[in-house]
Amino acid sequence: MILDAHDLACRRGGRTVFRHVGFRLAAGEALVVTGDNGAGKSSLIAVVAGLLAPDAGRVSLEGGGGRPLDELIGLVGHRDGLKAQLTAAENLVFARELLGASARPVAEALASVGMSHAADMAVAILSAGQRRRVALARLLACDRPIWLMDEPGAALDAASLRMLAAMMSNHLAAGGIILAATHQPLGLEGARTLRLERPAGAAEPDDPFLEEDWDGELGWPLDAGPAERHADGSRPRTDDPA
Ligand SMILES: Nc1ncnc2c1ncn2[C@@H]1O[C@H](COP(=O)(O)OP(=O)(O)OP(=O)(O)O)[C@@H](O)[C@H]1O
Repeated sequence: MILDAHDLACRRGGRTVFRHVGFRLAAGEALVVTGDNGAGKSSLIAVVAGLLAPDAGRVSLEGGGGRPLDELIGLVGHRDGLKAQLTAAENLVFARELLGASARPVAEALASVGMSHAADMAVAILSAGQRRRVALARLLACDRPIWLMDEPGAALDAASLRMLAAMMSNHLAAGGIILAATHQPLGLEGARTLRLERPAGAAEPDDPFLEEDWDGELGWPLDAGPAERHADGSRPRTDDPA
């Protein structure tokens, strides 16, 4: 199994975030992606996950035992993607039904991240770090050999970071593939690194989320798009007269 990303480019809000990004990861290999805020780490994860179309290039899979790439990917994004009203165990059961179950039972996956005690607790009442650990347990409980991890160490304490490093190493030793974006060292020995730099001449956008279709999750006004500008190019303030 080889995950091949070839000459990828990504544009968001009309601006180039990165271009000419490529890598090949074979079974047992990891790539750690670093870069400043806004360099495009999450965007690269989203492109490889198939959640964001690249502006150029392609992501493909060689091997994979007849399963398509999207059925091999397990994703831990910025947000945990857990269902708050379900318990930790129920979240893992749900994910296994949706994504395919690994050989590791739910209880064992939760135990691996030190969350056995929370198996029957609603995720809504867990702390940020505890939720992160449940999201990591979900990777263990599902049969997804390619792990895409966006800031996997976010909100984790020192002991949990060591647990994360061991979990990732074990996954690689078992023939998995990892693409991880991070600001903090992950303690992953032998992993390759890729540092994303903003392309020369590409300025940091001012308020980019107004430039793309916004899903309204934060309640941002959907009609505050690029068309809404004064003649001098400035944006209307919310207290401007209509
Ligand atoms: N929905 C969006 N619409 C327009 N531009 C976006 C959108 N999401 C991200 N961007 C822009 O894409 C660029 C890359 O963002 P991305 O989140 O990939 O960076 P990052 O390297 O993960 O940053 P961080 O380290 O802060 O998490 C940024 O300039 C950002 O403003």
